[in-house]
Amino acid sequence: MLTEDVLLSVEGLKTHFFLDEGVVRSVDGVSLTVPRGRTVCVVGESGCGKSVTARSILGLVDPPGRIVEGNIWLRRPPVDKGLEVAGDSTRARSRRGSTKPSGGLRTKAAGGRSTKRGPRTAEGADRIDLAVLDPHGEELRQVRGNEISMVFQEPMASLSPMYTVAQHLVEAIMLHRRVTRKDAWSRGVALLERVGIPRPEQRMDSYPFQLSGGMCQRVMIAIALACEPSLLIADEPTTALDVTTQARIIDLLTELQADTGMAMLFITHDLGVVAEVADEVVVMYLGTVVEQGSVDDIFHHPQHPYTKALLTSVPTMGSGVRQRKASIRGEVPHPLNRPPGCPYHPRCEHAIAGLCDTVDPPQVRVGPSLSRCVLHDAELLHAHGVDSQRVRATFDAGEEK
Ligand SMILES: Nc1ncnc2c1ncn2[C@@H]1O[C@H](COP(=O)(O)OP(=O)(O)OP(=O)(O)O)[C@@H](O)[C@H]1O
Repeated sequence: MLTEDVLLSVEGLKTHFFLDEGVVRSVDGVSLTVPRGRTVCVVGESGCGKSVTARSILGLVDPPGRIVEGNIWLRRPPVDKGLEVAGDSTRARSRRGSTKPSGGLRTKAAGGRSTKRGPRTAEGADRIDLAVLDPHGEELRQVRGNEISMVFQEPMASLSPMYTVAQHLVEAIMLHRRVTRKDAWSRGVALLERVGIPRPEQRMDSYPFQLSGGMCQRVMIAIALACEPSLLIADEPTTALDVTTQARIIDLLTELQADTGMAMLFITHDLGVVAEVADEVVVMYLGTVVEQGSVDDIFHHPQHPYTKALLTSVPTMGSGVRQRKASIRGEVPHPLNRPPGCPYHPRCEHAIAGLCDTVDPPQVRVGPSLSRCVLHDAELLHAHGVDSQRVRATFDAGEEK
């Protein structure tokens, strides 16, 4: 469902890789929503499918991977950003809050050919299913960098060593806006200044190898912001940076988000970062979302045993030493060896034999959160002869079975 407040709605997304060894179900039925202007953090151990989910949204999954099922609904802005061009500053200025009906992106549809776009809503806004677009097609290319931008983990690897900062920035701006090279250059300088790069005019002529990792990530963020996206996807944007630089980049992103009103889908391992930036949290395990809720609910009232285990494994400051409290037993299995029933059951302290190893748990609402665990499904527990109140009380008390 795509309500007015929801910018992006991923519904039952499945992205699989077809290898000789078998089918890797990296993303296997992911549903999540990103409200307008909010930050949604996606967390989970390595290999849970966070990056493949993000890349699926932008059509960046390369063969032998592909989306095999599901929808990725993106709400379009009311005024066509694709037509916001140099020399048409009235349109550019009227983008935020304009009530003009959309002319639609410059798409196949605009050229009178068939369209895969979703229905127009009563408000004049539009929605589009990114899952059905050709990953190499013009329509998705327009969405990328224009309505949704992405910042990756390795800033150095994301920038071409052959091009200067100016070449990267000017190209990104001119790809989506019909502006002169001179105007694109000026806008590039302003963006560098905005992301905190000192002496931005001189930096325009630098090559990536002449910049620190933190500077490169700032340049990547400037490129991502070039066309004022309504959604920024940040895939572990600070993992490759030192701790001090990490904190500065996080501060920059939160500041930019507050200024621009864009939404963020923020992928991270670091629950400290989640606590700092998230409005909502999506917890993933082996290609599925096991819990989604507000940051307060996830931290203070986790409903899924995996979320609880993740939280108890957060490093803490103790006796002046950063200590890991406990680690989750075992490891995330490879998607090729997906356990039957609940994928988390072999590691779960609360798993119920004969139930969790056979039944794929449905998603249930627990208070304001959504959780995918049989512990919250009284009917299912009852049907398997399990005392739901007892198991729930054990879970709430944080005890092991
Ligand atoms: N090109 C590919 N071919 C085959 N399997 C892949 C490919 N890309 C990803 N996978 C598999 O899909 C699963 C999910 O990978 P993904 O990168 O999304 O995990 P992640 O949660 O982002 O992990 P990390 O935090 O380490 O980046 C992993 O088991 C991975 O091995």
